[in-house]
Amino acid sequence: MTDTVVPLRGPLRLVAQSVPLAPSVLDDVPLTHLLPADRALAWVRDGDGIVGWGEAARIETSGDDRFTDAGAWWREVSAHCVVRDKVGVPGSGLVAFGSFAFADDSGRTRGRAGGSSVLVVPRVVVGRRGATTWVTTINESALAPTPRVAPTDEPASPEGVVFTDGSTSGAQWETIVSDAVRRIEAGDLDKVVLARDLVADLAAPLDVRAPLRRLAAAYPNCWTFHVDNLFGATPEMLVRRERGLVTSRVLAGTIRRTGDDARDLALAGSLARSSKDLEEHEYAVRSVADALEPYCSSTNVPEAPFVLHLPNVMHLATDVAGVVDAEHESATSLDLAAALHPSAAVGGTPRSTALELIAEIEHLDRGRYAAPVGWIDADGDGEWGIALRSAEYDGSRVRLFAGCGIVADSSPEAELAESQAKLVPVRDALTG
Ligand SMILES: C=C(O[C@@H]1C=C(C(=O)O)C=C[C@H]1O)C(=O)O
Repeated sequence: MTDTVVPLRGPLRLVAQSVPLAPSVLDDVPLTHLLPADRALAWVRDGDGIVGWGEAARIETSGDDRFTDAGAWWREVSAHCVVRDKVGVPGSGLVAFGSFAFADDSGRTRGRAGGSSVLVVPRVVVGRRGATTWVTTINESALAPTPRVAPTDEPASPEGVVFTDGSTSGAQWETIVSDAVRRIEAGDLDKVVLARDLVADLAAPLDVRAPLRRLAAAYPNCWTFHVDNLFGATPEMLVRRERGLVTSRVLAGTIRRTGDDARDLALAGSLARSSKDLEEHEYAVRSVADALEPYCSSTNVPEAPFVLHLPNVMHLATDVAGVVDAEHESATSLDLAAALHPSAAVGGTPRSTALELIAEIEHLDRGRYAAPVGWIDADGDGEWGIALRSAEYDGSRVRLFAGCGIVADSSPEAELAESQAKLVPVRDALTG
């Protein structure tokens, strides 16, 4: 079921132009500092990335066809777009930012008009990749003048933030985790990822640029994003496609940081040896490698994970890589994201049993949490992260999400503490 918000009177004919900017023009200003308050879009990591604003076109989709409908629309829009790209890097030229619902039936209960998955083509994009900075303008029918790009005013920080339980209390969630452990012990499944939410009420509507700036500064090795009221800083890359090379960063297995470097180092060592975490991790890596293999002539799956250090937690991490084979050359980054979602890092193993269990016991509409968020260009290249360490907002109400992989050895109390640690990035970004 597809609901096209910009009606297509015949094919939509966009004109996109990318021009390089002299590095001195922005003088190392973070990309998030360029965003206007209205319709801001962001995908940044360690200073690089793309930000956008305005809207040249959009599509909203829902249901089990949400990826294929959006993908077909994007092929059509790309095919009819005149692109003048004087930069020539992934992310220059025509791009769309996107965010998808976790579940086939998600969004229906949230009362949003249209679907809950979206691709947005901005009017202006500013990108940075190493020493290259560029600006793209996208317009209907005719070339738009290149705007002057400059830092915007400091956004207002959220005030009067009050946190309350989301759909379950911490204690109720521990009971849900115990139920899942029992199902795993009974042999119904190997792993399930269970999530919970936390509500933040603010004194005034959120200016998302404030938490975005904080997240990008505090979590430089995560991808800080904002698409249509979903924002966060995720450490997990579901899939990146760049000229035939596919990469994915798989995370699963977590330990909280203590703030004491020597202790954290020892904890990192114990994480790398923990059979519970290694087992949980292996399921996640397998699910990604198995889903990528049909598209690739070769894949590289490292034998052992490394430990990814974030300010709040450490994760077991594996970078999987593959080369797209000739038969699947036309598979876009979005096609690949659709094939991979939901990986066992956010669903479980076996996938269908885990998804059924989530629907039965989690008591949460995940919305777009834990689902693909990112961008795609006219060649189909792009990056789709998993929307973790994230929140959705509507005016002054923000819903934060966090989840944990549950296996036979999981303890409900430890999982609750882990979920709290995973809420820290957005919590801190709201409270400063
Ligand atoms: C589900 C989340 O994180 C996922 C679960 C992890 C785990 O259980 O160890 C680790 C990283 C993510 O793949 C989340 O942050 O909400």
